[in-house]
Amino acid sequence: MAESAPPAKTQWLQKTVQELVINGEELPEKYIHKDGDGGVLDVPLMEVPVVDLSLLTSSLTSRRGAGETSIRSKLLGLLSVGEKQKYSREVDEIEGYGNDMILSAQQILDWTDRLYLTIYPEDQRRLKFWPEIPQDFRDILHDYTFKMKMINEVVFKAMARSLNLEDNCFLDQYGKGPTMTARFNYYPKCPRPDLVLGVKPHADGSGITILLQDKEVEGLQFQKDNQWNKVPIIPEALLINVGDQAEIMSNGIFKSPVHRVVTNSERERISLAVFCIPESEKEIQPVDGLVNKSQPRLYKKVKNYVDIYFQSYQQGKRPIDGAKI
Ligand SMILES: O=C(O)CCC(=O)C(=O)O
Ligand SMILES: [Fe+2]
Repeated sequence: MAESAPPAKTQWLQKTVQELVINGEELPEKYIHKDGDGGVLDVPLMEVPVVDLSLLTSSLTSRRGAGETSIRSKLLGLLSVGEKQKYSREVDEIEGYGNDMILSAQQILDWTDRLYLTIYPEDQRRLKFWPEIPQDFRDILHDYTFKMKMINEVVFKAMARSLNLEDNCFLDQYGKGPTMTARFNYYPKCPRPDLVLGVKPHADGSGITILLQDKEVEGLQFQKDNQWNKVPIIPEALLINVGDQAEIMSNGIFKSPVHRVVTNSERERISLAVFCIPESEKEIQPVDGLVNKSQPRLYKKVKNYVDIYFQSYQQGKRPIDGAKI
């Protein structure tokens, strides 16, 4: 259908949201949710269980063990330096710095600029997109990568143990190790938070996502029983979000929740999401111990779920529905 064809390539080169704001431009139509489904900041606060990871592993001995303080300061530095054009993403590529990637002509754009990087395995890194300023950015991100890799392992082992399963039953499906991508999100102040979303409702296509939230500015909301609930700010905590692939491997016991980010007219917001993803060539499926007569298998075997994810997302579908039996 003509109207679902992607826009001509020249149209893909958009201004960043930051540029729109700095130029004082009028709010472009393509950011507006005309169905009235923009953001509401004042929603109930959700309860999030806080887990001390140092109790699950001896490798993290303090609450600051993941290095979130230094990565947060680098994140702020990254946004303030005028170097971003050096690592701009190419027109139809996902990696690099830029505005929301346009996948279809009808897409309502997210009010966010992002730096998207593959961080693991190391031989898949594309260093031309890795900023060298602020100084130490690369070293700190390298360190952070290995801490996130460890957290992925600790969390999946704990999830397995909580279900009386063998520790590695989920990790074995990851293949040799997780593929990890980092998304540095910058949400500039927005003149109409009631009409515009920082990120539209979605569930993550990862195994798990490890989120470092802004220390002061709320914005992330999860949907439960058709109601949006906001995530509290817990300084120094990382938020672990279950992605679609953990839902599949756990045969639906761990649910991949729908979430969104609302914008704010008073304050900008930053966050860092690290997506931990099983190797693309490995098939994932519900683990044996979670499929039996009383718990029938709910999901098919899937491979390269991230590709399936983007195709369905583009068609406005919930990607995990395609994996259901
Ligand atoms: O900015 C946030 O807090 C969350 C962003 C998010 O949901 C994502 O990048 O998938
Ligand atoms: Fe997300």
